[in-house]
Amino acid sequence: TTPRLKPLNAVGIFYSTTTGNTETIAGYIQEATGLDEIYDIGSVEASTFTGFDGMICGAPTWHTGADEQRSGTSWDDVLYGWMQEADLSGKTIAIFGVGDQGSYAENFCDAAGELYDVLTERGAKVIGFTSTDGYDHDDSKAIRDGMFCGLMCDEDNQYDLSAERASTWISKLKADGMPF
Ligand SMILES: Cc1cc2nc3c(=O)[nH]c(=O)nc-3n(C[C@H](O)[C@H](O)[C@H](O)COP(=O)(O)O)c2cc1C
Repeated sequence: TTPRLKPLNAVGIFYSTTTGNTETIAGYIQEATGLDEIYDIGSVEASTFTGFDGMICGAPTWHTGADEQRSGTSWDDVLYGWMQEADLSGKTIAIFGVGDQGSYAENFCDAAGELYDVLTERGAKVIGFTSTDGYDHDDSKAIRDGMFCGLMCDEDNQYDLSAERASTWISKLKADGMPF
């Protein structure tokens, strides 16, 4: 029998972080998917990003209440830099946010909503919406039609739930057509 060549990953995981929490969640997602690598969005070229058919994109929120550049990480430069030229039509994207619903209850994971807005504007289809049940926040710019626009994690208050939330979410992405 001819050995089967391992196909290149069709899905890439991209994140940014300031204190490591979003990298932790990216690691849970990597574990649940078995993908080879996680990419710091600040260290990749546009062609690396757009070379995938599916992207899983994660950001923390640091700029509380900001309209634009809510993350406070390299996503801010990317979203208003090379991403503005990127053609994401035909791409399937899933978003994860990391925030603190206790201390920032009015702005929980706001940056995830900004990723949603910019990436859909570029033509991407975003999948992987989740219920807001099980969270205790007052408001979030990551809510669309009553649901979170992706997976939201809270390493400050609910770190013990994150690994399972990530693996449940990945199963849902598989069912919903992420091209793993
Ligand atoms: C000054 C400051 C502002 C923050 N603003 C928000 C916020 O607006 N919304 C939110 O959900 N979390 C906010 N956070 C919490 C961080 O997003 C959270 O700790 C996150 O896990 C950090 O991720 P990172 O370690 O990947 O950078 C803030 C934290 C600090 C210290």
